[in-house]
Amino acid sequence: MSFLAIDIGNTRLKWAVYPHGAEPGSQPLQHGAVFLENIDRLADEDWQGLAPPERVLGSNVAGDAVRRRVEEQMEHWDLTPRWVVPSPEAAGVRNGYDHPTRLGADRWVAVIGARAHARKRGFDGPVLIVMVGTAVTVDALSADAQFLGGLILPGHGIMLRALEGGTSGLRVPTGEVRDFPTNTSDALTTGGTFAITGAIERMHRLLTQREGRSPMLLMTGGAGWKVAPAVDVPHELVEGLIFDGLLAVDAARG
Ligand SMILES: Nc1ncnc2c1ncn2[C@@H]1O[C@H](COP(=O)(O)OP(=O)(O)O)[C@@H](O)[C@H]1O
Ligand SMILES: CC(C)(COP(=O)(O)O)[C@@H](O)C(=O)NCCC(=O)O
Ligand SMILES: [K+]
Repeated sequence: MSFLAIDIGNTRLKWAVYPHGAEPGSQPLQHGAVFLENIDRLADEDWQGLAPPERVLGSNVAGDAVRRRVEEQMEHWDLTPRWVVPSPEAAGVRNGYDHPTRLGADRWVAVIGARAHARKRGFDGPVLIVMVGTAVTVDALSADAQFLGGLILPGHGIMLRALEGGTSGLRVPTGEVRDFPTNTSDALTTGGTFAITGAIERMHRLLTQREGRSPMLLMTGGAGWKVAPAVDVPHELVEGLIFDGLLAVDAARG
């Protein structure tokens, strides 16, 4: 008896299997990640030796066509996968988005996972949730469990491709993050990193002002580890934040 959690982003599908009744923060029994171009081989490769899960809950921001392709890979299991649709309220968190269903499912699930993570640590203040994937999102959760809103900015790859495509002199190798970059490679790498960390620090300040207390800052996503060293407020990298959120949503639904 197991639970399969799936997180489909715009670059990769991440999955994790948990024992029945696992709580947010638990270690998965098995986990993996595949680029979207390889999802049609999940049944034959990554999931080939997997015991059929009892239930599947996913978050998907890559569109309906991708979701259907993933569902095809589960057809040999006797179950109906479920997908999170952001709602006005779930697992004790209220959704402050103007149109709750238009919020990215990954953002909603990560906010829910972040609250579970903070509570487990005995922290009852606000939380700032940063996901560094294809895009970057910086989302604010109040101490009283209201998702206040958050921002979306391009990830490093998209920023670089936009600059390469829109100019003639910016096609250079990856550089280093430097305080005062003195070559094009370092200028681009530092620009991308500071755009992200600057947005994080600004939201951190805004949330601190609003809540009268410093938030817990949680970072996740495939490129979170690259950005985290440049963030100059206390933070924690939580690799499985979306999986924790999926476990919390599943538990709340019963
Ligand atoms: N081993 C890796 N494989 C793929 N992407 C990686 C890897 N390490 C870091 N990254 C970075 O992470 C980003 C993808 O992160 P991910 O969380 O999978 O995104 P998404 O949720 O949007 O699919 C890529 O843009 C890339 O910059
Ligand atoms: C912002 C996102 C593109 C992030 O996607 P990702 O980087 O995880 O692939 C995704 O959460 C999304 O499509 N959101 C819908 C729009 C919104 O949240 O307002
Ligand atoms: K993501």
